[in-house]
Amino acid sequence: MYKLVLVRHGESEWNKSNLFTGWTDVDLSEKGVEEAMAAGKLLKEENLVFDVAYTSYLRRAIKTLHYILDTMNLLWIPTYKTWQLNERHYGALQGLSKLTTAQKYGDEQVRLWRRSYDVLPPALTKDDERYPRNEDKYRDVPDQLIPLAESLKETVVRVQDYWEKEIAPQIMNGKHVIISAHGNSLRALIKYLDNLSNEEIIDLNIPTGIPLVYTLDEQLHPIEKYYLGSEEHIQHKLEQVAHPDTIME
Ligand SMILES: O=C(O)[C@H](O)COP(=O)(O)O
Repeated sequence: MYKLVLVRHGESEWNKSNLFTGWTDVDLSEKGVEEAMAAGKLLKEENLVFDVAYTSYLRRAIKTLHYILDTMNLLWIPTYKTWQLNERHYGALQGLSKLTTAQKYGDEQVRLWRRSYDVLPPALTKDDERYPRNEDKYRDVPDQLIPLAESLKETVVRVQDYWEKEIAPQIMNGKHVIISAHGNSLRALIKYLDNLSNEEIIDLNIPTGIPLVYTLDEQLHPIEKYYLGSEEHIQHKLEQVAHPDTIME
C-alpha cells in the first residue's frame, strides 16, 4: 500500500477577487499563505513524511508547496516542477470576473465552461499577450502542446501523461509523494485515479489548501481517501469553490 497527498494551492489573489485565472501566474493572498502553512501543520500532525514533491510552473502552487515543506521541516526534499501540472488553461476567460461573465452569458454557460468535461472555453489567439508562448518558462514546451484554451479533457491528457511517466514510477519505488497543484489539474488527476465518469467529475470541487490523503494499492488504485481537518471547515470551503459568487468568507 502507498500513501499519496494532493493539495490545491492556498487562496490566490484572483481567487479572492473571483477572476478566471488558468495559466495567469498570480500570487497567493495573505489568507492563501496562512492556508498553506496550516496544511503543513495538519500533515505534520498526521505524521506524514515526504521523499519527493511535484508542483506546477505557477507561483501559487510552488509557494504553497514551499510553505508546506517549510512547516514540515522538509524543504530539502527533491521537488520537480512541470507545466503539465499547471491549472487548466481558461483561454480568453482568463482575467475576467466569474460574476460579470455569468451576468453576461448566464449561469448555465459559466457552469459549462467551469465544470463540464469537454466544453472548451473561448480560445485565445496567438497574438494575445496572454499566449503562453510569450513567457520564457514555456520555451521548452513544443508548439503543438501550448494551449490556447483547454477543457478538462485536454487537461486530463497532459496530467495523466506526467503521472504515468514521472510520478507513478516514484510511488511504485516506495517514495512518499506530495503534489501541490490546482483546482482543475487535480480534478483531472482525480478523474483518472478514481476512474470517474465524465458526468461524475462535474460535481467534484477541490477546496484550497486542504490536504487530500490517498491510500493506494499495489497497482495504484485508490483504497481510501480523506481530507485532513474538520468536516465543517472542509464543507464550507467546498461550498466556496462550487459557488464563488455567493459565499465570500
Ligand atoms: O483558474 C481558476 O480560475 C481557478 O483556479 C479554478 O477556477 P474554477 O473553480 O472556476 O474552475
